[in-house]
Amino acid sequence: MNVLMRNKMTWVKSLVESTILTSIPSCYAYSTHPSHGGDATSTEVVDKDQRLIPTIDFSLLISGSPQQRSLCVQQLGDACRDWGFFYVTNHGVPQKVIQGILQACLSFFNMSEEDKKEFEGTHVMDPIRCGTSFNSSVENVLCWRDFLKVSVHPEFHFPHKPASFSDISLDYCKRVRGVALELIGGISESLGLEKDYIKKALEMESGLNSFIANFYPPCPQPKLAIGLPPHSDRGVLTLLVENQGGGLEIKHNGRWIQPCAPPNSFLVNVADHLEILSNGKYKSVVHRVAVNNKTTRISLAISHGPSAKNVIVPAQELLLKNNQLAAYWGMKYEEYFMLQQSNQLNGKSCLDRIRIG
Ligand SMILES: O=C(O)CCC(=O)C(=O)O
Ligand SMILES: [Fe+2]
Repeated sequence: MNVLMRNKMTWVKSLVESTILTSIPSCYAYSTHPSHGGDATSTEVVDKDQRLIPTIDFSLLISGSPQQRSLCVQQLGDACRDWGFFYVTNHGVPQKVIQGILQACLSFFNMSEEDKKEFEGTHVMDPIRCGTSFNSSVENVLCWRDFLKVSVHPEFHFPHKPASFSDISLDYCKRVRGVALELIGGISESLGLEKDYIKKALEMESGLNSFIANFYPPCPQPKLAIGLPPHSDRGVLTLLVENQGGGLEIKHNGRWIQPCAPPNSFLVNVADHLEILSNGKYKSVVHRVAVNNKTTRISLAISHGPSAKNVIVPAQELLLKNNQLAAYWGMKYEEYFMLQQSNQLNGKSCLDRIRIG
């Protein structure tokens, strides 16, 4: 891509709204780009497996009988080991709070480019950033996606526009963090560790949480473009909601599967630092986002991670118990974060850098 285009990167939303598009500009033609092969937009999707994606009933984890709780912990462990992806129902976050935050995100993206400019940021580690694609300064092909990315923990940052966006988000982020920490407690137990083990080992009390709103407008040639290319997430767990189903695809046993979330659920995925801590027992799931030619999809992911200075290594207790050697080198979370944000999204390429052997 030439320098001029890099400097004047248009939001996909503006591109779609500025003219009647019948084809996509070549800088978005992902599937035909030689560096990406077929995997990014290959369309083989296995329908029947959708129903097998595990569902965790959160209410049993926090207020079930001891037997129900231990069954739930076991289901969590199985879901992390076999899928790296699961739905969470009965999580206690009211549907109107979720609808409220999705609506607020839409209002943010609907602001003028001039209003959004204030929040663009200049560096990948800025606490508030918005823009288009993933990292257009290094990408060969752009993603059909606009985004807002905000650091919401340990310090809460947020755009002050539109009015009340920040208040709505603070409430939402606190509630989701509560759910995430309970799930992480259950996952810790499923590994045979104390409930607080992961929380303490990764210093999650001061953990970095990122709020990521994704905006995928209709695309006239959806088979050629990609919303987000295949990648795994940094952090321990990502909790995601969306305004409509269809788009997200997860890789399971070598095939792409479209999740079909039950109503009012969170879509949760194992991220890289849970893979590291569990020494590969729980693998971060590779996922991608397809686009469509009819509707705008908005998704909202909150990534829950270790503290910035924490050096994440496989849990010593697990290595001893299972008589294993560490399969990953330690790396400070902020360095990993920076590594991921400064490159193109490309499968598990960040994790591969610290894999041993
Ligand atoms: O839009 C989605 O469904 C997924 C978004 C995602 O993978 C991310 O923000 O890391
Ligand atoms: Fe992701």
